[in-house]
Amino acid sequence: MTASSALAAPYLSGLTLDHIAVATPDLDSGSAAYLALNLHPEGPDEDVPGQGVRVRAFEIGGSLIELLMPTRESSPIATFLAKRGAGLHHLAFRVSDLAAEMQRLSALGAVFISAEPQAGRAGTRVAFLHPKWSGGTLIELVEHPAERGE
Ligand SMILES: CC[C@H](C(=O)O)C(=O)SCCNC(=O)CCNC(=O)[C@H](O)C(C)(C)COP(=O)(O)OP(=O)(O)OC[C@H]1O[C@@H](n2cnc3c(N)ncnc32)[C@H](O)[C@@H]1OP(=O)(O)O
Ligand SMILES: [Co+2]
Repeated sequence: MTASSALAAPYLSGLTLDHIAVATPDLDSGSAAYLALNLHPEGPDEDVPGQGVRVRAFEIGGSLIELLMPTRESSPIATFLAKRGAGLHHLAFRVSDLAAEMQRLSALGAVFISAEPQAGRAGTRVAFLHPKWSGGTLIELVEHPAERGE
């Protein structure tokens, strides 16, 4: 594979950017910059109890800015805020078959934080790759209900 076709390869994978997540202690104050940039929430805020977060999603170019605030002290976002402060939290890519992608990546040595998919926002199923495996960036894989024919 030549360098130029290797560069093109990611676009052949079918992987798309689902969202860029930002951790904030408060959705309203965290929204100010995005509203000033004329971005608008794509819907009502959504609680994801399993993750201990409230989500406000701003639509941008077919992807989302996912603003996350903690709803309980044990939330990963609460821990993140305490240790690293507000800001970029993770990248999320949309996959058509989460189980198959988890199996494929695991065979390549990828480390998933949980072996089982978890419930995400908007009826999605999600899995997180450990940042130690992915070069220091937390990466989430997202499968939408439509991919499951729901
Ligand atoms: C699913 C709903 C919604 C959606 O999209 O639908 C969401 O995205 S919810 C998002 C919140 N949920 C999660 O983030 C789940 C996955 N995250 C975790 O399980 C933890 O946060 C974990 C394992 C990444 C870190 O756990 P914890 O903070 O308790 O452990 P450490 O502090 O020891 O961290 C270990 C190591 O990882 C580094 N770290 C932590 N968070 C991040 C991050 N967001 N990006 C990059 N690196 C991160 C941390 O600095 C430690 O590294 P070290 O070099 O040892 O300091
Ligand atoms: Co996310």
